[in-house]
Amino acid sequence: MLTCTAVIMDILLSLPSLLLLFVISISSLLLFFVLLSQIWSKDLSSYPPGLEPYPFIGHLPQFLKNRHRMVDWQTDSGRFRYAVHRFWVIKKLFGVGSERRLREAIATVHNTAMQIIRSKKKERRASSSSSSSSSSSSSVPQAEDLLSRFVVNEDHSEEFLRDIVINFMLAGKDTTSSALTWFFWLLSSRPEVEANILDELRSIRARNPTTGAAAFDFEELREMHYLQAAITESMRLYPPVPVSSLTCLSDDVLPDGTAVKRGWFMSYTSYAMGRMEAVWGADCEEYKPERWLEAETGAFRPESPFKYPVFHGGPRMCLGKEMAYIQMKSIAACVLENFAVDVAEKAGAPEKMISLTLRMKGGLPVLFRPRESRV
Ligand code: HEM
Repeated sequence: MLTCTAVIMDILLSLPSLLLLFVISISSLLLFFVLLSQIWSKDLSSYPPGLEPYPFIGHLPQFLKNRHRMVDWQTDSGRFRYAVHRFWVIKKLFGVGSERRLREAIATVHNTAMQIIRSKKKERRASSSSSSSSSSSSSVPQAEDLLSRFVVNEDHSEEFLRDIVINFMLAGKDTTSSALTWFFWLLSSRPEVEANILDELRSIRARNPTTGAAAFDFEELREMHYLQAAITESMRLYPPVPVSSLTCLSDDVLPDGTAVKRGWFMSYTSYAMGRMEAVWGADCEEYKPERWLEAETGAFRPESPFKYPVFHGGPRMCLGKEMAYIQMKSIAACVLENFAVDVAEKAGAPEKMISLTLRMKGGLPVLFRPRESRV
């Protein structure tokens, strides 16, 4: 009896030590994984988008071999790539590492978006009061741009408007700027493509001499088949959204017979698809706008979005595709008509930087030389 009481006393006395031991073990385990994930986020540079080795335990040897070539997976879609599934939840709980940086970054983006909305609302109030004092007609000012059209609707919450602004910035601005940067870089080493674009602009101007120095209008932009082909071909090699990731809603079978299960996380890489011989033929690595043109008429010939998934395919395809082409053609035509664009540093291909969009590390330094006579 005495022995039994002593054992129970022993256990009770050692409970705090057991608890301490337990806490130390759990903390060490957490620390180990935090360190592991931090180590994996270091020293990461360019690697073909979508082809970077994922840092799962089973890939450790591959990781050790390629660690200097990996993209900074912690700053883009890092949450999907932890060695321990959902480990980011713990980091978020403690507000450490990449999750702390993410929280700060989100706050910065939200503040910027809110500033844009408040200034748009202020602008609207000012123009509303000036129009009501200067005119007897008490009409609400016309919504002249896309954001104004959302702001005029009083039912939209600030959060809704904030998400609209972020959507415009992310979906609309970063994509087109990425596309144009790679386009101008490719053009810098292909004078014959530039000459063809200039010829096209010249013939459009010749058909509509009255437009003179004005920016090209919508109809004229539609007539630019060669420019459309040159930009499309550039996005084949450098797609602004290089990797797209989705979750399966239900069990399915892919066209090639691969079975996928509900909840599976899937990615496809437009970057890799754009460079596959099986998809584009033996000249897949070449920049050839002509592959997008009808041989006889020179008219632009689009491809199936499932072959060219740069704007995604199916029901969730990019809603801004046409708008993106108008923007890009308008900017490219206007710049090329007035300036020769010289890339400042031509040594080798620029380094790729992957975030949600495919960026060029350090941007593209260029020199603009005004053309002696416009095209
Ligand atoms: C070169 C320019 C652009 C490219 C390459 C591009 C590409 C894409 C891609 C790949 C997606 C699908 C993303 C996914 O679900 O995985 C997408 C969606 C979307 N894009 Fe674009 N985009 C471009 C420009 C624009 C512009 C200018 C706008 C509008 C301002 C826009 C608005 C959207 C919207 C609203 C969606 C979501 C559609 C939905 O989920 O139903 N995009 N885009």
